[in-house]
Amino acid sequence: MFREHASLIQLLTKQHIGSELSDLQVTKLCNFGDLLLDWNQRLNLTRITEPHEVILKHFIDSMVLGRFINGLTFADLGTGAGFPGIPLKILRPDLDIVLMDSLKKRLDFLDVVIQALDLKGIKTIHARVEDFGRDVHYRRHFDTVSSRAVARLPVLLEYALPVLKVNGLLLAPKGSQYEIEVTESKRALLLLGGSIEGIEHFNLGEGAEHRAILRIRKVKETPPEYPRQAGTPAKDPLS
Ligand SMILES: C[S@@+](CC[C@H](N)C(=O)[O-])C[C@H]1O[C@@H](n2cnc3c(N)ncnc32)[C@H](O)[C@@H]1O
Repeated sequence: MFREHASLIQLLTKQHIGSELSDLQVTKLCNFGDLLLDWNQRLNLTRITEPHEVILKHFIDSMVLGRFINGLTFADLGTGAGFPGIPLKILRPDLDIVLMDSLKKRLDFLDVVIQALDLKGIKTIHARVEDFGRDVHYRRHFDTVSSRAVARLPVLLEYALPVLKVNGLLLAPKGSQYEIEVTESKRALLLLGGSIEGIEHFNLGEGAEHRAILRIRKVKETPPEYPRQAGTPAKDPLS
């Protein structure tokens, strides 16, 4: 089904990402789109089901993060149906990606996608992000972390900063209300060792949400007491 939209994928990628995809990359995005809509009939993966919208609001909206990525190790926290992690892996096959989520069924879908698309250097981890941040294998491990539509910024900082290396980057895609979240995050930034380095704005048009991508640098080590135990960051944000 997505194959008929291959030229639209090329066009929008060129327009918004500024790069030309190979035929193989376009084929992988098409296969991902087909699998997403097929599995969506059985699992609750996405409310967006019109291919044109999937391309813009999922694929392009994920790939716009590509140009800000630091280094090669990348984690997508609360990946859901693979956004932004899968489109980024297709755009940047050189990245070493971890997709993590607490919902096993979504990860089962992603394992099928990884195999069907023959993606290498990408794996799924089933965990709560708070536990992930305390795991010695992942704490201070990543060059870049992102997380879309998972938590408000003060909570997201507590999820993401512990797993970043010092000098690593959190890319937080937010909507037009991002300033309120930034104001709420002053204390969390200070406590957890983050600093807002810049904000990139995107307008994908055609009803897609205004995007403000916050670039947050980890400027010092996160104290060992963070993240707090599972559930606490969301219940009692550091704001
Ligand atoms: C609204 S979905 C967004 C999915 C995807 N990032 C996207 O933009 O389409 C939020 C996802 O975050 C996951 N999630 C929320 N809190 C989490 C936590 N504490 N640990 C791990 N995953 C979490 C949920 O299971 C869900 O798949």
